[in-house]
Amino acid sequence: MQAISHVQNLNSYLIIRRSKPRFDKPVPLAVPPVRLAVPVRCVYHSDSVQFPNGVGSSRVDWQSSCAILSSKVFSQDQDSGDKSNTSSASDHLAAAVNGHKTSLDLNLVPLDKKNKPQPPAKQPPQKPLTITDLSPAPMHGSQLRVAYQGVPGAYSEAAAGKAYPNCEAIPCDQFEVAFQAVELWIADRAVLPVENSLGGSIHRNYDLLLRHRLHIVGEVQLPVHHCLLALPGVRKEYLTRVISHPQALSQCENTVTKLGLNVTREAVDDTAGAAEYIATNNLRDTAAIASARAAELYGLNVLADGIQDDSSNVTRFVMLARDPIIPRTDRPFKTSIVFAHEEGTSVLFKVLSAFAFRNISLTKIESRPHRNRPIRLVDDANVGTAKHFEYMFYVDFEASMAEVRAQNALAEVQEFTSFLRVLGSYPMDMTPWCPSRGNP
Ligand SMILES: O=C(O)C(=O)C[C@]1(C(=O)O)C=C[C@@H](O)C=C1
Repeated sequence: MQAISHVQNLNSYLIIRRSKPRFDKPVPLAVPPVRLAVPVRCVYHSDSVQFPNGVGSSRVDWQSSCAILSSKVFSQDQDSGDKSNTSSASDHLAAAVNGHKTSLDLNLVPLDKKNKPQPPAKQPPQKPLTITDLSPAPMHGSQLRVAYQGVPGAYSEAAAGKAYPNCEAIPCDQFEVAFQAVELWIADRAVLPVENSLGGSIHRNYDLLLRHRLHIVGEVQLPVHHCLLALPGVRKEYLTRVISHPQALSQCENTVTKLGLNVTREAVDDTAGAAEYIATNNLRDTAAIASARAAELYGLNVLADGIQDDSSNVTRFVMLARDPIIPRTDRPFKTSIVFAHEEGTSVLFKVLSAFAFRNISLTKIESRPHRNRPIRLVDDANVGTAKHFEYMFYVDFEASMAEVRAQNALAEVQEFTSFLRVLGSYPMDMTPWCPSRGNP
């Protein structure tokens, strides 16, 4: 591990810069009891970050010290950051739970007179924390508002309901709108798909995770059972077109062919939206691939049931919040990170070995174009110029950031990378396996 040479608070995220490599010590990123009432000032030591009022004593500490673990070259502009809609530093530093205001000052550069810390303002009476405070709850005291992409009847709506039973599901027309709904406090959470067992990754959401500042606080895996829907009286032979979300079209690709349909396939924004479109426009030559619930909602008939190419078709969704949750060790946790290196893919093997070495299983690797620096040119006078594509790597691994082995693995990863961000450390979905039959 390296000595920390300075620590700075950039846009509410603690950036740790290190001076020289040393690999032998664990990183003291302890995750300690919740104590939100006490203002905490972070001080730094030569080789650790410490909180004098008890190490990392609140959710806000955790957010600030671990949510982005470190970055030697931290580019806020990666993925053309749309800063106007992201939450401000003050949002993050002035969190309140049960009347407990937290104030965390991570400015370690000397303060000028103007910015001198003021005595704390009078706080409202504080209520004792309860177990529910450990995972961020809605601040407005009502039903949890959960943003999803699509219209009622979409699988994402079902995923929101599975993740947060009894929530108020808020439909959004695009993934980005769901991110913004949470950032702007219109919603408390967003539940968004990231991968499907047949169709693969939902790349848009990987890019948006990087561009936005939300934290992954959970995951939910939803069996997806597709139906072919059409207006009452329409038969398969009448169809010239099938419309649906591109993921749904790809999940049913072979079955649609096997059904002998002579149709074109057209992509629309979401599965339930496809059903609604057919109903609204009274389209008798078009079918939608969507859920049985969408059929009910929009008055369509089910022409074929269970048309996904594999019966165990599952989509994985992540739950996003403004604040991270405090990672624990009393149940299986997953951690999601994203990293890059200036010298490209050469770092990949070293990073993966940091996990292999500690017996930490990886559950997912994804790479996306490095939007700020998509191409790296390497000139060789003798043979010409190699043009390497540059990537951001996303890795999910099976460990909690509360575990020392995960902290050590990330400390090592940090040595090899120029950019590293922890997207979240969250409980794994361990619900019993049930194939897609009977789901929405
Ligand atoms: O269109 C919907 O119903 C969605 O919720 C979106 C979505 C996706 O983006 O993958 C979700 C689950 C299924 O995999 C198909 C589509």
